[in-house]
Amino acid sequence: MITVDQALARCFALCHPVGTEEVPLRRAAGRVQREPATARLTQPPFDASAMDGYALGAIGAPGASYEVVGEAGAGHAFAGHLTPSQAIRIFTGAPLPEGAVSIAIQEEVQADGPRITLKKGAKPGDNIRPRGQDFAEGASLPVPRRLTANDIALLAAMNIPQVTVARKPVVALIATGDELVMPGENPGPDQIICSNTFALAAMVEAAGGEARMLPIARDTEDSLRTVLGLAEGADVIVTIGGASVGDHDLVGKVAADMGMERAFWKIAMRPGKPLMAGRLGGAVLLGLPGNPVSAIVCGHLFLLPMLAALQGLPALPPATRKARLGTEVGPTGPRAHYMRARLSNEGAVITPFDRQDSALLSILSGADALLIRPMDDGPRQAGELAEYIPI
Ligand SMILES: Nc1nc2c(c(=O)[nH]1)N[C@H]1C(S)=C(S)[C@@H](COP(=O)(O)OP(=O)(O)OC[C@H]3O[C@@H](n4cnc5c(N)ncnc54)[C@H](O)[C@@H]3O)O[C@H]1N2
Ligand code: MOO
Repeated sequence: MITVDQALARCFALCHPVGTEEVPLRRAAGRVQREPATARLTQPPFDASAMDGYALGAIGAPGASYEVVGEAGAGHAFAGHLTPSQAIRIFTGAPLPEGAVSIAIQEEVQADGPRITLKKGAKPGDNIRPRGQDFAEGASLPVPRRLTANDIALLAAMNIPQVTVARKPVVALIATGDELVMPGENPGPDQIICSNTFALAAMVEAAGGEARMLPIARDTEDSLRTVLGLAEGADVIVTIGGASVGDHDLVGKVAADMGMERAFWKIAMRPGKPLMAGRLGGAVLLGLPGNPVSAIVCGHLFLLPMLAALQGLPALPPATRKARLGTEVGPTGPRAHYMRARLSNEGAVITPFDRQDSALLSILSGADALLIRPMDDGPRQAGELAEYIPI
C-alpha cells in the first residue's frame, strides 16, 4: 500500500487548474484570485488628519497660540493656505490644508473664541497620515491568493470593483448504498441516514468549490452507472462508500468499466484505507470509504488540498502544527493513524479520544484536531511533541 504522501502526490498529478472568471467584489470572498489587480489610486490620496483637533501652520511649544481661520472635515477640504500663526479646526479624515505641519488633538488644546493655545508641544507630522502611507497607485496583492475578508477591504480601497478568480470547481458527490436514506426521510429497520455527504458538501463550499449532491446510488452496477453519468461536467467526482472489498463494493469495477484510469486504490492510512483515485472522462474521481469519519478525514487530507490545486494554489498537504501529548499513546503498525483529538491549554496539548471507530461522528464533532500518528511509530509518552492537523 502506498503512503499518504505518495497518494496525495498522485492526486495532485490528476488535478489541472480550472479556468478563470470575473466576479464582483461582493462575490469574491473565499475565491482564489488568479490575475493581479492593481490599485487605481493612492491611499490616502492626500495628507490627512488622523484625529479631531487643529491643523497648525507651525509647530509650537506648550503655550504657543494660533488664530483659527477655518475648518476642514472628511470630504470637505479647507481651500486656503495657513501661515505659521494660523490654525484650522480639523476632523479625522479631512485633507490637510496647505501650510499645515502638525495636528494638535483637541484634548491638548485650550480653545478660546477664535484663538487656541497648546497645552502640550506639537512636533512636525504629529497626527498626520501622509499621502500614500497605505498603498500607492499600481500596487497589487500577490496572486494566486485565497481572498479573505481583509483582502476584500483592501481591494475595495484600491477602487477595484471586480477581480479575476478561479472558476468554482464543480464537485459531484455520490453516496452509495442500499442502506442510505436522506435526512428527514423515514429509515427502514435496516437503513441509516446518509450523513458524510453533507459534511463534504460543506467543506467543498467553504473551500471555494460548488458541491452538487447527486441522488444516492443503490448497490447495483446499473444504479451506480446511472448516477456516475449524472456527474457529467463535474471537475471532481467524489463517490462515498462501496470502495472496499465486499460483494457490494462496486465503485472500482463500475468506474473501470466506464473508462476510469486508476491512479491508486488503498493506502496505508487509518481511517481511509480503501481510498481510490483516478480520472474518469474529464473529471478527477476520488473514491472515499463509506464510513462517515473515514470519508470526512479523507476529505480533509485529500479533497481540500486537491480543490486548492484545482483553483491554482500551490499543491501542498494540509498544514500541520505541533502540540504535546496529553496522554500516552500506543504503537501504530503498518498504517498511519489520523486520530480524532482535542486541543487544550490554548493549543499546547493534544489528547486523542479513547474511541476511534470510524463510524463515530459524535467523536468527530467533539474533535478540533487530527493527531497524526506516523506508520510504524512506537509508543509515545505524555508530554512528547506530536504533529496534528487542525480541523
Ligand atoms: N474484509 C474487509 N472489510 C473491510 C475492510 C477490509 O479491508 N477488509 N475495510 C474496512 C474499512 S477500513 C472501511 S473504511 C470500510 C469502507 O468500506 P466501503 O468504502 O466499501 O464503504 P461501505 O461498505 O459502503 O460503508 C461502510 C460503512 O459506512 C456507512 N456509510 C456508507 N455511506 C454512508 C453515508 N453516505 N453516510 C453515512 N454512512 C455511510 C455504511 O452504512 C457502512 O456502515 O470497509 C471496511 N470493511
Ligand atoms: O480505513 Mo477505514 O477508513 O479504517 O475505517
